[in-house]
Amino acid sequence: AGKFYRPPSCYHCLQEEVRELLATAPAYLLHVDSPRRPWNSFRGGPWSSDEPISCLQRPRSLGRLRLADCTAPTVRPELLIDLTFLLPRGLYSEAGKIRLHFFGSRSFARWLLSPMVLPKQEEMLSSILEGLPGQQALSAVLSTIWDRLADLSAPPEHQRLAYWQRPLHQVLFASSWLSFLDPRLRLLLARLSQGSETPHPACSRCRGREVSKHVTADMPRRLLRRLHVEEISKNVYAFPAMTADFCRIFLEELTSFYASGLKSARPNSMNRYGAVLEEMGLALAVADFQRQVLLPLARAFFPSIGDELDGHHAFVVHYRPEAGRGDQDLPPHRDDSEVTFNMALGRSWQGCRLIFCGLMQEPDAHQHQISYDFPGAGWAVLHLGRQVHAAENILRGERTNLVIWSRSWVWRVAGGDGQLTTWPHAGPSDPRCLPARRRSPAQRRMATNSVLSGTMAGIVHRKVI
Ligand SMILES: O=C(O)CCC(=O)C(=O)O
Ligand SMILES: [Fe+2]
Repeated sequence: AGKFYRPPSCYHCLQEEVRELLATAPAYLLHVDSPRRPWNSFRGGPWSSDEPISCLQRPRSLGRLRLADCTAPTVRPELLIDLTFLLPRGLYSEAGKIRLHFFGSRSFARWLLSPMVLPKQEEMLSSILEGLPGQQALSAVLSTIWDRLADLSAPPEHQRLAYWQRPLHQVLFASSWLSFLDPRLRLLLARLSQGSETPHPACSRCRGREVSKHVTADMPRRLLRRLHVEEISKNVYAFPAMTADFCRIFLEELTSFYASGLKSARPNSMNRYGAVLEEMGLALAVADFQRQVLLPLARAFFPSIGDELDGHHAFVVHYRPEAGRGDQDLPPHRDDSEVTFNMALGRSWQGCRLIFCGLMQEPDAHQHQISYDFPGAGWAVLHLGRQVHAAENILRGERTNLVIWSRSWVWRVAGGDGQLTTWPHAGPSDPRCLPARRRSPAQRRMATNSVLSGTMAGIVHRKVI
């Protein structure tokens, strides 16, 4: 192995890189996953590996380093440093990442910032990477970047971190949520990870795991039925996701968070009542959940757009009939996500079904497909962000849902939904799939924009992964 960082060119080389890195592991490099193939797996690459990075001053790992190889001719070797959990508020970007590209085998020639970085953030992010020497061992590059980041990081007493110190249920913060998976979803995930061993086309020495291309193609419908996974409408999947225990302690945690007096921004530009999980200190737990649970599901249900989910915005929403205590309903909209996970946490309610219409770019965007009543707490739907949806009026009780918007850097860099063919809308529009008349002019405008324009105009890009 050479002295300088060379982009790994096959699975074995990647393993070698990881071994080398571990041999001189900096303190913030806690753990290295086995290399995996994150996307475009049918082309035989690229392989990659995620390394959680931890800062000693903080209780948990704060970043993620991704190494990817360059076996696919169109893919550049790259080192992706995910700064999502590290940067001070206001500094982190839409993608929350700095992307470093390596050209040639020995030189660290130049870096590129994510195109989703806002200009003022770009300036600050640039200062982190400025003047890094062209040729350095990977560990040296990392440590320089790390020092600069530490200087820029918000002090630990920052509110965003404050709730970490005294959560009610440490288990929600300190470990992965995997132990709370509904057994049926656990089975589905196990089945999805089985795959078949296929030779790696680039080096043909190592063998990789072929991930299911599409769940319905690769899996007997009988099995899905047995696991209670149902495609309730085209591209909308409903299934039992988490245990009643999870929902219970999550609601308790929310109550405790609200009682703490710490403030959270509103969940999104449409829901007014709820909390943003990152502001409770749950961003890492969400990131783990995304990687371990949502990503395999998205790859199976939504190949291509769901192949590489790496950003998230997670929040809870509350619906109650009484004005001032929750939202009463939600106008039709698309989400600022590639894939949305939406799970009922409780408690008990009547009304407030989810209305699903068509996909933004498709002729039936404004036609009603299905109204879905969550069978109970722990049940979830997984749908594309561009699936137009709404929530009916709540009649009684309270519905609190956990929503995770997953975003894909690669998808957006490649043009996002703009890559898709947009069909003219056809047929009569269903009023449930158009902005409601009784909304205030501002809300109506917002819903109109988000539903009709096919852009994310109605969604404020306030929140970033
Ligand atoms: O559970 C709901 O009512 C839907 C929430 C939703 O669509 C959203 O927050 O984007
Ligand atoms: Fe939504």
